[in-house]
Amino acid sequence: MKPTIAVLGGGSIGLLLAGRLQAAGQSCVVWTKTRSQAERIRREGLGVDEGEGTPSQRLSIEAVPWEDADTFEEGVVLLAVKQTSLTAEFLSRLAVVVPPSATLVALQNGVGHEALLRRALPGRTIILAVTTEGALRIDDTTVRHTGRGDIRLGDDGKANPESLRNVEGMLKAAGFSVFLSKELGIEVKRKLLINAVINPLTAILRIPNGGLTETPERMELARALFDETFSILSEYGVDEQEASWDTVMRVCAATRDNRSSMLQDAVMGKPTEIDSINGEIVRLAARLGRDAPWNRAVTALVKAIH
Ligand SMILES: NC(=O)C1=CN([C@@H]2O[C@H](COP(=O)(O)OP(=O)(O)OC[C@H]3O[C@@H](n4cnc5c(N)ncnc54)[C@H](OP(=O)(O)O)[C@@H]3O)[C@@H](O)[C@H]2O)C=CC1
Ligand SMILES: CC(C)(CO)C(=O)C(=O)O
Repeated sequence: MKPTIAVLGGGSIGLLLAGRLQAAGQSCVVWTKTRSQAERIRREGLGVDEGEGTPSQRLSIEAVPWEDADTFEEGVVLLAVKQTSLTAEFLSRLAVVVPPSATLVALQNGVGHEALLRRALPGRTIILAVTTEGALRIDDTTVRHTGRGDIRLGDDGKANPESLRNVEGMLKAAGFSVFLSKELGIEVKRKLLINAVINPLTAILRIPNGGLTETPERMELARALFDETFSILSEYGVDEQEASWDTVMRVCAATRDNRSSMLQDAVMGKPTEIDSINGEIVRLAARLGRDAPWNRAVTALVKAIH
């Protein structure tokens, strides 16, 4: 059966989505960065460890190196690469592979990707998504689902309703909690608040998400970074300070064993998404004529790691 869903990026979130969708009987292809990863997935299958320690039965799934991906007429492309991968070269190839008949779903954390994608892919159906699922790639063919969350899809009137319903249905069938949101701009900022606290601190301290709540000193750091970030984002529509803090704490608990995506990058010596997360808070503060010293400091510290 010809795949109707392509997952671009065989990393933590990409392998989780691909594994769940394929297990639910939907025909998927994973577009990987390297030829060797595609070969291993084709040869060994894909294992999704749902947290009990033993990967599920290995799923047979199609995988192709991104450089060999064909134009994906009428398919759904789930974009699961980091913000840092959205280079000019990558975006121009994306514009060839994703024709106007296809739908692109963007799952990036942080801010910046929407403008880049809309500029590079005019006339395409682009659905913005925000997810609080936690995932950790164990190796090229295995992923661990480290935290249950949800996936919010932007119902902003720009995406055609049929494509939106199709994406909602296929993700629900794969067992995800999916919500449509008419206020995705605010959801993006709420998620930005969560990532602006958890990601840099876990990357600097080299601890899993749950570790942030384990000592009063870490909690104090998290609260100071949260308060500053909230006070900036409240000028851009994010409200309910204490409920937002509770949400950050809930995400730490729900993804207790996860290494945040920023910690994963820091450990592997890869560029992180810090500029699209805390760097963005510094820019939003500057637009208000304000400073954001905590965010400036964690941005500098995370950049200094690599
Ligand atoms: N992990 C998590 O729990 C969560 C992540 N997110 C967000 O989801 C997005 C993806 O994160 P995550 O899955 O953790 O990141 P990963 O780094 O684990 O995965 C990204 C994947 O994209 C691949 N890739 C990079 N560049 C290219 C390219 N040019 N062509 C094809 N593939 C490419 C990478 O390959 P290689 O490894 O070979 O470089 C990697 O396999 C990020 O924006 C992140 O913030 C959101 C919620 C939770
Ligand atoms: C939800 C969370 C914090 C899960 O680790 C995440 O978004 C990330 O790691 O980037």
